[in-house]
Amino acid sequence: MTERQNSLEGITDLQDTVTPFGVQLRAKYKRTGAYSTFNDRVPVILTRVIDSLSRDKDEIVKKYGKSSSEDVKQVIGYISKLKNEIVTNKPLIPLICVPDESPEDKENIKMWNDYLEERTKIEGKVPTWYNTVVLYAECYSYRRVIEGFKLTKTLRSYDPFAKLKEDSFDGSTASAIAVANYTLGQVERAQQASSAELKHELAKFLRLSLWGNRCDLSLSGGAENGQIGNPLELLNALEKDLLVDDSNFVWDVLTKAQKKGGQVLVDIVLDNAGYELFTDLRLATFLTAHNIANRIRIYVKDSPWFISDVTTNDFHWMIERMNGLSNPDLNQLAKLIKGYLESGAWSIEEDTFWTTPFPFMEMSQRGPTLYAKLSEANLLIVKGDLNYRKLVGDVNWEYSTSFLEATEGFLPTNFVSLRSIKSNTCSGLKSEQGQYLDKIDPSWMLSGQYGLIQGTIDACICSKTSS
Ligand SMILES: O=P(O)(O)OC[C@H]1O[C@](O)(CO)[C@@H](O)[C@@H]1O
Ligand SMILES: [Mn+2]
Repeated sequence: MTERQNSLEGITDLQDTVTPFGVQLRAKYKRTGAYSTFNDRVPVILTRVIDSLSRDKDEIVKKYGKSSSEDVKQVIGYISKLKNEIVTNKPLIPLICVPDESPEDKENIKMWNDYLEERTKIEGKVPTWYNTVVLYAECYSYRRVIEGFKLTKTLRSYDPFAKLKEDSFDGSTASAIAVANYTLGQVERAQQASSAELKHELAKFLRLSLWGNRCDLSLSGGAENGQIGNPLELLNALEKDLLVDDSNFVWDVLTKAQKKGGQVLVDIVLDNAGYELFTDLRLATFLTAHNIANRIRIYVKDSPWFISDVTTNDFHWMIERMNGLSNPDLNQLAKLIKGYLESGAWSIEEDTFWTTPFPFMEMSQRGPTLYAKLSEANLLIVKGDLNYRKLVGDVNWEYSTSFLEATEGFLPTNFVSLRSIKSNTCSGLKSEQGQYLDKIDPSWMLSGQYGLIQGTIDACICSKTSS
């Protein structure tokens, strides 16, 4: 037994079980991904951040000035302490508010500290890493990393994951080129494509975007996890792993909205930078080039999050990278995307809600402005595993619970989740499908092998028209 496990025994009520059905995931259930989150993944990630800061120190000093040298030391100390708090299952602590904090940061700190109090009341004691709900504790761990940098003078907006995200895109350029070429071919044919062809192509672009979600870096603990091979050629082989396919629903929602006239507005909540972002922008390009959507709002994170999530900087970095590489297809796609942004057909949107620990069913209360904004859209596309966890409240639902029931009233508009399954929550499966997978592959919910294109198919939201 390692020293770390020793230090955990006795101070948590670790249970050698899976999460019971109907209950929110917690790291104290040892036979779950939530347990590995704090037992392996997050400590490894924090060590990587420390290592990269030591390694890049000279570079950082060059860019941020002499005094950043002390700041690097300070952050390393802060993150080592954070790691220690996790591996010894200490109580979560309030965030620190320094006197010259900006009003937005003050408000954000207050939100996190109020929530700590709220959870203390709910749980009857101060939450600890393993004992509280893992959705909160895991989001809080990334918020603490942000705090480590915010407490410095020179590195307040430093992104410790930027290089990993950039390397992940660079490692996937061959795959990106293959699909860029295909996407541009589709764009050129925009005038000739029949409705049946478009429907078929939409299903393909949804799949590419879904499987792009396999490339996140937080599941791999920051180890490189880019796309290799030609993704188009892999699609058929992946079909057996697609457990729910509501592509037709997506088509129906969009074409009904189109028929109503007016502007068709699509909102996309992004997940990871690198290859996944590339797949999402291709989906968006397809929708715009074929006039299926007139406006697309693309939501990014306002801070570094779960290692690989897209920030505004990552978004621009990738477009510039595509522009700078010596491949005419990537260059042309980058130009197209820039044009969409310049014309206002696309916009990049930030909202603090996406970097809070709250399940989406609480959005109408805790982020009413964002909820109202999303309800303007004809379709909302929600990417990734963490967003799925938030959609279904991070509860271990009985697998056959309908997706709509699991989302517990979050319904700003019609939405679809594109998610490769990496955590112990899943809803809307056919009867016995989940039980069968449990039998043949006990880690099916953690591997990212299986995917969902899952929509609010049973909800009756009339097509909206926005102007
Ligand atoms: O980038 P994604 O798809 O949201 O995945 C994030 C990963 O982090 C986790 O929270 C695990 O720590 C899982 O939800 C998932 O494996
Ligand atoms: Mn992510």
